[in-house]
Amino acid sequence: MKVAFVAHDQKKEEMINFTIAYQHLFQAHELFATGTTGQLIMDNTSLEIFRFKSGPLGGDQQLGALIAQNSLDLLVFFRDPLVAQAHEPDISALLRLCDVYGIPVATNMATAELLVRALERGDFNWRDVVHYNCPVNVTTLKDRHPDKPRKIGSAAAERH
Ligand SMILES: O=C(CO)COP(=O)(O)O
Repeated sequence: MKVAFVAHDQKKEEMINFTIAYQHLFQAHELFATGTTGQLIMDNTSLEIFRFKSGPLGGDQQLGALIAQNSLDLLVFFRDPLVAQAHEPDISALLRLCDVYGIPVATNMATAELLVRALERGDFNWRDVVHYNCPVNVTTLKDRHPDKPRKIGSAAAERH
């Protein structure tokens, strides 16, 4: 399964402890994270993680794009409920996409542990059915307008 980790600054220690505790299990999966979270996990565990940009620089949006492409199965996002984040719209958008696509998401340690145990038991195998029925499918402009190829950036010009 494809699993992503994100933690706000006050929750990073919790995320490190969580991934140390369950690294034996996460080793069998494909892992992703926002920039700083991913670096800290790799520094403290033996896990290999694909790191996106830091959250405030677009990392949450990059994870959202994975979800929209049906390329993420579980999100563990230890967010800080006590500190306002400058990139709050990106955070809301990421969590919204989890609901749009029915992606299991844990925003605190208690839920994360339940989901990890479910992952270990094989309760996530239904995701394989989703992958089989809805393979990654990126719609391009050409797919939407097969008879009318467009040049990028020419839409405004075409109106005149
Ligand atoms: O801000 C974040 C998520 O919203 C996390 O980003 P970092 O992992 O780069 O600190």
